Amino acid sequence: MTGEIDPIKVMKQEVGKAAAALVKSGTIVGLGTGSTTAYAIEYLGNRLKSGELTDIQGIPTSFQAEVLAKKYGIPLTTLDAVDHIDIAIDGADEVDPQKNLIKGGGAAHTREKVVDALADQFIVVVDGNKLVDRLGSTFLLPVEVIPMAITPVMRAIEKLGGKPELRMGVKKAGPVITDQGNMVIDVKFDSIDNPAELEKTLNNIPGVLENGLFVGVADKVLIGEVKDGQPVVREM
Ligand SMILES: O=C(CO)[C@H](O)[C@H](O)COP(=O)(O)O
Repeated sequence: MTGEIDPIKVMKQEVGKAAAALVKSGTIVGLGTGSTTAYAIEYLGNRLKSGELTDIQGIPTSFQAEVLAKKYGIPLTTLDAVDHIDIAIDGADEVDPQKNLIKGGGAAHTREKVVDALADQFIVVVDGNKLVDRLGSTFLLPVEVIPMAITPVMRAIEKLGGKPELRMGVKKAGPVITDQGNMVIDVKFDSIDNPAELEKTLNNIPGVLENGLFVGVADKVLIGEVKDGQPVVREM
């Protein structure tokens, strides 16, 4: 233990806290997945505990979000029980200047897209390292595929110019299995010139459930940064 401050952790904490502060009492809240959103869920729980926030219901985007919501005392509901989502908070792996995203680093992009797209306001929480000029420049594009279609989907992606690789588990032999029981292919594209078109093209391949391109979904992007040794949160 050196006791040194981890700047990435601080950026994630601060941006998570800033997003959680935007949630109002009596609202339905989409709870995203990942290490940044985990801080937002924790702070939402703190606000509930202190009585500053009351009567919210969370809709989790993953098993991870569900476990965290229960840990921090956030009541949960389902999409069958509500007719809208007021606000969703979720992380991203890349954000371009048009607020288009690549998500799915946690293999949760299918449920995330359902919840984030339904929300009246979708707030993205990222640290400054996630900003890119062009999607696909630092992160492979995740594609969730039903297991029996893995081989033909990989071939179809190669024909589109992508280099697909099956995502393998860590501390688990074999592939990553999503919350829906599917697999994830991570795809390297040399250049994603038209994210909206690629999003549709990939989802049109039989066997593909959903890909990690989120085009025109984000309403607000909050960015955590460290300036002059101090954590700051700014809006894109
Ligand atoms: O899309 C996601 C999970 O599928 C996450 O939101 C994304 O991977 C960002 O995670 P983190 O905040 O841990 O960097």
